[in-house]
Order: sequence, then C-alpha cells, then structure tokens
Amino acid sequence: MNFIKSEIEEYATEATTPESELVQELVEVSNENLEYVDMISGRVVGRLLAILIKISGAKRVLEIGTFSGYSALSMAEALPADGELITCEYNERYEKLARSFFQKSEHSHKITLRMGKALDTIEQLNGSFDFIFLDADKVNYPAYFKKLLPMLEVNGLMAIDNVLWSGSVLHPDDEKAKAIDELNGMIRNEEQVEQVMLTIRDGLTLVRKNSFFQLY
Ligand SMILES: C[S@@+](CC[C@H](N)C(=O)[O-])C[C@H]1O[C@@H](n2cnc3c(N)ncnc32)[C@H](O)[C@@H]1O
Repeated sequence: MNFIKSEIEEYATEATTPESELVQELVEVSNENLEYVDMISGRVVGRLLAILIKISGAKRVLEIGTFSGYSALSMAEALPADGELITCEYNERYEKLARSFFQKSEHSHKITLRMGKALDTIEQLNGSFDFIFLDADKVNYPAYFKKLLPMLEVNGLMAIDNVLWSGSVLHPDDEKAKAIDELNGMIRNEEQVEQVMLTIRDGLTLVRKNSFFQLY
C-alpha cells in the first residue's frame, strides 16, 4: 500500500515517538494471529492522530474501521479522561482481538466498539464529533463522507486514510480507486471545509469543517 521508499518510511518511523507498550504488544499479536496486518495505520499515522487530538482538544471521536484496534487505542490514549471514542467494525475476528486489548488498557472506559456495517451504525449514532478517522471500505468512502460531514462539529477535524491508494488515483480503473478519486473530488468542491492532502504513507487527507464564510 505504500509508495514511499521503504528506507525512508523506516527512517520516519524511527524518528517518530513509539507506541505505548500495550499498542506495541497489539501489533505483535496482530502479526502473529491475523492476515492483512498492513491494514494497521502504523506509527506515523497513529502518532499524527494522537497529536491532532491533543492539540485540537477533541473530546468525542468517531472511527470507521477498527481492525485490531491500533488507531483506536492510539487515539483513546490521547483523549482526556472524560473523552469518548466510538469505533466501528463488522468483522468478528478483528472484534475479538481489539476487545481483548481495549480491556487491558487503562483507557478502556473511553472506548465503545460498535459492531455492524458502519453505514448502518452511523445511522444509529447521536450527537456530533470533534474528530473523525475514516479508515474502512474504500468503495463506500463517498457515502461515508456524505453521512459524516454533518456529524462533524464546526472546527472539527476529519482524517481520511489511503486517499492516494498507492498512486492509483492518478488513473483510477478499479472500483476502489474510482471511489477514492470521487471522494477526493467531493472534498475539493465542498465549500464547508478546508483540507490538506498529506503524502504520508498511502495518503491522508485532513479536513477541517469551517463555519460559513470562515475560510479567509
Ligand atoms: C484499514 S482497516 C482499519 C485499520 C485501523 N484503523 C488501524 O489503524 O489499525 C479497515 C477495517 O474496516 C473494516 N470494515 C470494512 N468494511 C466495513 C464496513 N462496511 N463496516 C464496518 N467495518 C468495515 C474491516 O473489517 C477492517 O478491519
């Protein structure tokens, strides 16, 4: 999924604050027990999410796409004691591993794991969110964005992973690349937000919801 040279990726990872011991253990256990572990967003993205949560003062966080809980736990650790994180997953195998690590964490009281198709789960959620991390099925990215933007607080941030899809957005010729390219176009044309597409890892867009006429 990455298109940055692996030596540079490793250098950046080593230069980034390491995960907590528990999150490091989660990575090891995921590697031993699960396939597709490259779905884990990793240290650079995980630390970026944590820093964004800290500097923005976010208290209520929504994640779409838990996998084994790497980014959820990284974000929960960054939240204040009265913070809340809802993370959405539909795969029971991933649920089991994620829950076992959430339970071991001193931040477990902040985390709620919601099972089911995320588009359905979103319909059942109340209230708005200060921070949203979108990292699930790519074909639904445009649908997620449409549903999630009204749920984002003014001044809130949305981080969207894999927005470059290994560069295939340049010539999108499969369903996933087309959906991601569509989302990138939607964001570009959305007047309520300002955004920056970061070329870290597989591409990560940060979207800030503005109040009307607030951009300049
Ligand atoms: C890229 S992984 C998430 C990685 C995680 N954020 C991390 O950094 O470790 C995407 C996850 O979304 C889940 N997923 C995919 N489609 C979904 C859907 N429609 N509803 C809920 N979860 C879904 C997958 O099972 C997978 O665990």
